[in-house]
Amino acid sequence: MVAFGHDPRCLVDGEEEGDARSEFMDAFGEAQDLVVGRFLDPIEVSWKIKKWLNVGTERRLKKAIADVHAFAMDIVRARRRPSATPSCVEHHMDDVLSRFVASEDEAHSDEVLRDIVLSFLIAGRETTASALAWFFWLLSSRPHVAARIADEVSAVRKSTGTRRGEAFGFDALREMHYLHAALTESMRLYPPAPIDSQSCAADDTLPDGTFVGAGWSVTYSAYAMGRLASIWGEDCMEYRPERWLDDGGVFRPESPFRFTVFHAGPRMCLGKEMAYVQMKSIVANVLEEFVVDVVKDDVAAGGVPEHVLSITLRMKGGLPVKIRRKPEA
Ligand code: HEM
Repeated sequence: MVAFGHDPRCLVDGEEEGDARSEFMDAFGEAQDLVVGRFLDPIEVSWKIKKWLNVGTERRLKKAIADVHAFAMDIVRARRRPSATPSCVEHHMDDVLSRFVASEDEAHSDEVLRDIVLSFLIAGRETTASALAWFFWLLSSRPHVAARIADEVSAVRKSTGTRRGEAFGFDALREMHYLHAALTESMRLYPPAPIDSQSCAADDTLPDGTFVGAGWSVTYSAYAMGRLASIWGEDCMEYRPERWLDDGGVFRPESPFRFTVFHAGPRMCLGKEMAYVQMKSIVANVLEEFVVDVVKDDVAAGGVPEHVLSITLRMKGGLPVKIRRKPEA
């Protein structure tokens, strides 16, 4: 909603035929999996041949991309309609897409706006969902962490004079240092974007002296880096939110070149702060009101859920949970 004033209805149970949500979600998921499949194919040229012949997985990918593009284009065209203009502010359309549409510095074609919509959808949709699934799974075998978060949330309620059930403001969320640390520690071990690749624009040399030529790909694994004893110490495999807190319990950030979950440098994640706001609001509101029980026995007992090798670190089949309301305090 904040990005382009449109609810993609990701949480709606879209079983009905022709449901815009389910068609988009299916196409989006399929496109993502098929693109990753290209990298996993042992015969590199095989997807290129299939693409040239327009058969098999490449034919399906083409259709999925067309569906995803159509969904994003509908959002753009709806915003271009005279009723949605001329002034976004007048219409209270203060989202990112409206700002691009209204931009007087630069006119953007529908295709450029479509790609802006898509980049926000791709970057922001599964990343936070993946982070929260792994986080709630980690919490399921660590009730003391869940209890400490709930205590922090109730202390922030007192200090901000707000009541249970009310939305948290930015200042209140900023005060939740332990929750910030708990989420960060979870993403260190289970980074939503586990592998990232960049293409080198011009010949360059990495800080350790490694030469990288123009057009070469450089890939790093945030997943592996998050588990390196040389960066995090001998307890690198332990989930320990305290490693992110100073003696006064204040969150202590790490260099993005060590904690690479949001990437580092000029192309770092643009939505990092927004992602924390979303995740902290969700966790704070859920743990304030509910107890979350993981229902799969092996997983609830601490067994690691199966990973799906994709662009984001997905959990196979998601994380089935049961929600119980806490008694009124
Ligand atoms: C926990 C959640 C998130 C994680 C772990 C994450 C991680 C990342 C990473 C690793 C990149 C670099 C990708 C690359 O260059 O190959 C990136 C880029 C980006 N992210 Fe996020 N992201 C998250 C949430 C979000 C959200 C909620 C938004 C906004 C709705 C967002 C918007 C973007 C954008 C626009 C870029 C491209 C930046 C650029 O290329 O200049 N992200 N993110």
